[in-house]
Amino acid sequence: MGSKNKRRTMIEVGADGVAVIAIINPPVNSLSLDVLESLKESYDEALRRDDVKAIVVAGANGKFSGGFDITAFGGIQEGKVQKPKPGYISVEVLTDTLEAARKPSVAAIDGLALGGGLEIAMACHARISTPTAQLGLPELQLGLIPGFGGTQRLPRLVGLTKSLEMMLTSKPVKGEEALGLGLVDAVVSSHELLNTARRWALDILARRKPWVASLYKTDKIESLGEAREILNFARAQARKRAPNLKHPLVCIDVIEEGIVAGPKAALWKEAEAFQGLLKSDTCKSLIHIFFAQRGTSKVPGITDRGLVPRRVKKVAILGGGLMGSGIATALILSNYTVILKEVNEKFLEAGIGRVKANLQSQVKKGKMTQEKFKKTISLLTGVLDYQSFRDVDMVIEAVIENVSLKQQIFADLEKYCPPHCILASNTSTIDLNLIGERTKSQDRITGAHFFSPAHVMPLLEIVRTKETSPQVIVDLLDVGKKIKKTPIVVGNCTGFAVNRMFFPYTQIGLFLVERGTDVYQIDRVITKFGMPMGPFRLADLVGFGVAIATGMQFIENFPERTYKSMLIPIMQEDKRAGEATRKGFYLYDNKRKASPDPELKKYIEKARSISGVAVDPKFVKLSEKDIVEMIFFPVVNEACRVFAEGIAVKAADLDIAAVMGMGFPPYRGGIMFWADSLGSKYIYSRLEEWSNMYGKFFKPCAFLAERAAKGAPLSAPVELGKSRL
Ligand SMILES: C[C@H](O)CC(=O)SCCNC(=O)CCNC(=O)[C@H](O)C(C)(C)COP(=O)(O)OP(=O)(O)OC[C@H]1O[C@@H](n2cnc3c(N)ncnc32)[C@H](O)[C@@H]1OP(=O)(O)O
Repeated sequence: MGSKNKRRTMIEVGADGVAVIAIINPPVNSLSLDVLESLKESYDEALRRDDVKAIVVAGANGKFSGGFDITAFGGIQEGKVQKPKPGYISVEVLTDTLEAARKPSVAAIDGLALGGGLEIAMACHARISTPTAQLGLPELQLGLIPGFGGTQRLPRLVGLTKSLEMMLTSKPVKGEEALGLGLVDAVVSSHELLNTARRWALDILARRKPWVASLYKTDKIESLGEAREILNFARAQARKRAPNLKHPLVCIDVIEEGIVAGPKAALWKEAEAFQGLLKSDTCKSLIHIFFAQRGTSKVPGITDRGLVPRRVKKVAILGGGLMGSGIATALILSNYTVILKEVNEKFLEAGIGRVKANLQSQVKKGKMTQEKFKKTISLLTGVLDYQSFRDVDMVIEAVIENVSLKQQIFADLEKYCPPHCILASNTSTIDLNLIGERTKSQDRITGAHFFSPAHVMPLLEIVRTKETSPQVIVDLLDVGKKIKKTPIVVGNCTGFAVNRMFFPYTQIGLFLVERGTDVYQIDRVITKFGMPMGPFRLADLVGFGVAIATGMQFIENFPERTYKSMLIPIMQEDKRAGEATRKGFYLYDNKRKASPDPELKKYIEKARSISGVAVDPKFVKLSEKDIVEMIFFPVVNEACRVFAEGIAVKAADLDIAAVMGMGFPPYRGGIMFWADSLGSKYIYSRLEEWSNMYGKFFKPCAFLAERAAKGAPLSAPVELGKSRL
C-alpha cells in the first residue's frame, strides 16, 4: 500500500509484522517536503496498524538518502516555496513521531546517508549499514548546519571530537568506520541488509537488543568543562581555517547549547539557526557552486545528442616533465594503462621518477599501501619511440610550449596512432588550429588542459575547436569523470578560460605597485578576501620564467589591454625568479616560508622610472575595498569577454573555472556570481572611471557595457547565435 503523496515513500508490511518504509525520490532519494510529509504519513500508518510490530526505514535502489532536496532551497530562499514552520521536521516528525514511537525502528543503510538522510537514520533506534555506505553530515559545505537534529544526535552517538570533525570537514565515513565509532550497530552485505534490519527491529521489540533514543544518550558526551575546552579548540581552528565564514561557529554554538541546556532545547536553537543561515549570501553562493559544478558536464549541442562515450583503455603521454608526469599519475591512479614517451633515456628516467615520487608521497601520507603502489606503477611503461602507439586510444601531448615542435609531434601522431585515437594537447595558451595545421585530423584534435600539479588540481579544461567532433568531447568528458576531475568545455583561444582570467589578476597588481601600493598589502588584502594567495606570492610560486612566457602570449594577442611593466623582467635579470630561486617578491627560507624583502623597493623604483610613473599618494593609501575592486573588476571584465565570445557556454562554467582553477573563494559563488551580487552597473561605472583616468587597460568591454545599460545580470545567457562553440 502506498502513500497518497505521489508514492514518495512506500510501505510494505511483511508476515513477520515488520513494516518496511522505503524512500523513493531518484536519483539520490533526496528529501523534498513532500517526501518528508509522505514519510510521516507512512510512519503514522505503521504506528496505527495492528499488524505492524516494528519498522525498518530504507531507501529505494540501493541509496538510503542524499539528504534534504537542495533544489528546494532556492525556492525557499526566494520565498516561492512555503517553508515548514521551524522545528516541524526535527521536533514533530523525527523526534516526536519516529524516535518517540512505541514501535521500534531500524535504518537499513546502503549507498548514501547524508545530511537529512543520516539525521533520519539517527532518529531510528538502531542502524545497520553496508560496508560501502557513506554516512555524513555535509551541510556545512552548503553554508548551512544540520537542521534535522544532527547537531545533537551525532555527538551523542560518536562523541564530541569525531562529530565536530565530521561536521566541520563535511567528510563522510564508510560502514566499517561508522561501526567502530558507534554510529551504526552492525555492518552486513547489501543482500543481507533488509533481513538483518527486520530481525534487529523485532529483537529490539523483544528487548533482546537495546532500544536507544540517540537524542538522550549521555555516555559519549564529556563533562561541561571538558566539552567547552573541545568546543573552544574547534572554534579557534574554524576561525583560522576560514576566517570569513560564520556558519561553522554557529554550528559549534548549537552543539554547545545541547550540552548546556539539553538536547531538546537545542533542537529549537538548531532550527532557528538553520533558517537564518539559509538566507545568507554564503549559503546562496555555495548552493550555486554545488549545481554549477554538476552542470559543467552538461554541454548544449554535445551531451544532449545521445552519444555514448567510447572506451578509452590505453593512453600515451608525450613529455615526462612536471605536467606530463602529473597527468600520467592521475591516469594510472584511475587504472588507465599509460605509456610515457620521452626523447632520451635521461629524461624518461626523470619522468618516471616524478610519477613514482607522486605516488610515494601518497604512501608516506598513509593514503596508499605499498602493494597498491606496485600495482599502480605497473600500469606505466616508458618508451622512446612511437612503436607502441599503434593501439592507443588517446594521446596527451605535454611538451614545452613551442609551436613548431608541437606541429611536428601532431604530424607524427597522425602517422603512428590508429584512426580512432583522440589527439589531445595540454597546451595552456597555443591555438589548437595552429598545432594541428600539418595534419588532416582536425576532428579528433582537442585540448586537455590540466592544472599543476595535475594529479591534485581538480579542474580540467577541455578545449574544442570548430572542427573537434562532439564524440571526442564526450569521450574526454568521460575520461575526466573517471580521473575525478571537474571538466569545463571551452572554445579555442589564447589562454582559454582560466589563463585569460588570470592575466589581468597579475597585471593590475603591477599597475598598483608602480603607483605606490605596497606589494605585501595587496597580497594581504587579496588573501583576506579569500584567495589562497595574492598575485605576487602566486607569481613567485609559478616562477618568473613561466609568468613572462605566458605574458608574452597575451601581449601578442591582446596588446590593447596589456599593462606593460618591467618589474618582473628586471628582477629576473638579477637572478630573482621566484620561489625556486629562493627570491622573488618574497624571500624564502629552507622551509620555503615566505617573508617580505626590503630590497624589493629598489626594483620597484627602477620599474617605475622605466614606465615613467610617479608615486601617487592616493595609491599608497588605497582602501581594502578599492584594492579588491581594482584587482578583481578587470578579471570580471575579461570573464565577460570570454563569455561573450562563447569561449565558455555558461557563466556558471566561469564560476567553476575561477573557483577550481584560480582559487576564487567558493563561498562567494565564483567570479560571475560574485560580480552579479555587486551589480553590472556598479562594476561598469568603476571600470569606466578608471579607464578615463588610467587608460584602456580598464576599459569595460562591450558586453559589460550592454548589460550595465540594461541593468541585466552578467550571468544571464548569451544568445546562442554568438557562441563560438
Ligand atoms: C536539514 C538537513 O540537515 C539539510 C540537508 O540535508 S542539506 C543536503 C545534505 N546533503 C548533501 O549535501 C549531499 C549533496 N550531494 C552530494 O554530495 C552528491 O551529489 C552525492 C554524494 C549524493 C552523489 O554524488 P555522485 O554520485 O557523484 O552524483 P552527483 O552528480 O553529485 O548527483 C547526482 C544527481 O543528484 C543530485 N543531487 C545530489 N544530492 C542531492 C540533494 N541532496 N538534493 C537534490 N539533488 C541532489 C545532483 O544534483 C545530481 O543531479 P543531476 O544528475 O541532475 O546533475
